[in-house]
Amino acid sequence: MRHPLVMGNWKLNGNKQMTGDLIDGLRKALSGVDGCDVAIAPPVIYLDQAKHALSGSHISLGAQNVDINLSGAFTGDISAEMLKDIGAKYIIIGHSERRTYHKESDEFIAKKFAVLKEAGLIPVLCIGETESENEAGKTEEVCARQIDAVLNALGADAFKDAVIAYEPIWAIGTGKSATPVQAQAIHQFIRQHIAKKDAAIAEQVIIQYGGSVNDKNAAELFTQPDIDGALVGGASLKADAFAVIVNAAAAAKNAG
Ligand SMILES: O=C[C@H](O)COP(=O)(O)O
Repeated sequence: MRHPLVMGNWKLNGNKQMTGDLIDGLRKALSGVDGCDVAIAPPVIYLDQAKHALSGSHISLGAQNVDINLSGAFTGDISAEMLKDIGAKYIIIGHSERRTYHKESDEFIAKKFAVLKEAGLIPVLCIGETESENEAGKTEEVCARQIDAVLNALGADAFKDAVIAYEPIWAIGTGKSATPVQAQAIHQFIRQHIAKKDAAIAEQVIIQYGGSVNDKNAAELFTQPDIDGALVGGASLKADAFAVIVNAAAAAKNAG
């Protein structure tokens, strides 16, 4: 059975003080949780501080991006080996904000997936459609294309121990989450799409939902069989709300 993963993506938020306070709050709120993996991805400049603050807890460290190069003249970039060195485990790639603002292509994101696997890190591959693609009935086509970029470049095996986050772009930061039924349908489609290449790999891959997950709607989302936790933005900046989401994922897992 798959273990859910709830991961907080802090995006471009926080400072030194907030990093310390939020991790303190999370450690207290999450000390007894069992049945759900938990990670946070602070801005890269706070990773070292976060690593020390998380020491001895079961909360893993994540990061929000990686470069495709390992070293050299690439000003401003951070390599997979550097993230590993600092203690990060889960690395978000392909987030719609990077696809949009940094013009990252499916193929470029597949290269990031490859460098992370090579370094022994866990890619959290974000996929999802825009509102107009959704309205045009293209959700499955878009998700299949984004997954195929990795499948075609690296094969189904690359998804062993990897994470996919289905994040409909219209649901991100809008307060308008996909319904549990809507999300389940796409999660099932994603799993079946990978199963066409390798059923065992598809069965074990973690598929998180992301997009306006909060302390009110999380429990119902997690009742769905193909929703394995969440990638959380706004609500991950409040220890109490994030803890409610983690507890909901653990409860759903322990009930199932
Ligand atoms: O990575 C997280 C997602 O973009 C969701 O963000 P949100 O929970 O603020 O909607």
